[in-house]
Amino acid sequence: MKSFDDLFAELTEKAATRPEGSGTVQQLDAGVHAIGKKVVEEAAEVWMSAEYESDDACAEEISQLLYHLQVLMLAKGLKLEDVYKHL
Ligand SMILES: N=c1c2ncn([C@@H]3O[C@H](COP(=O)(O)OP(=O)(O)OP(=O)(O)O)[C@@H](O)[C@H]3O)c2ncn1[C@@H]1O[C@H](COP(=O)(O)O)[C@@H](O)[C@H]1O
Repeated sequence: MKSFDDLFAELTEKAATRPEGSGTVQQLDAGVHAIGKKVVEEAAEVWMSAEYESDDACAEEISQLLYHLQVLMLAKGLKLEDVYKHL
């Protein structure tokens, strides 16, 4: 099972090697404004799912929000430590 840190390592590698067909590369090319909109959209989906859907559906929405937050971190050049130091 993939952890938050595993996913960040995978996305960091994708950003560096830019493999064809990577949605992450596509999003990074779209820029911070577009990625930020996805973060807000996914956050809203987490909220709605928490109120009206199953726990598993909610967990899936949360995973998507975490993914988009990581893409935003990469677009900004932020490392895990930059975030973790505030936890
Ligand atoms: N974990 C994720 C992940 N979570 C969410 N998403 C993206 O976020 C979208 C969110 O889904 P929605 O249900 O909101 O669908 P949607 O609004 O119709 O999506 P779009 O039309 O905006 O793409 C998905 O379609 C994916 O494009 C993800 N894309 C990739 N990953 C993982 O990231 C890694 C790298 O992926 P690639 O860069 O695509 O190789 C792989 O391990 C993937 O499993």
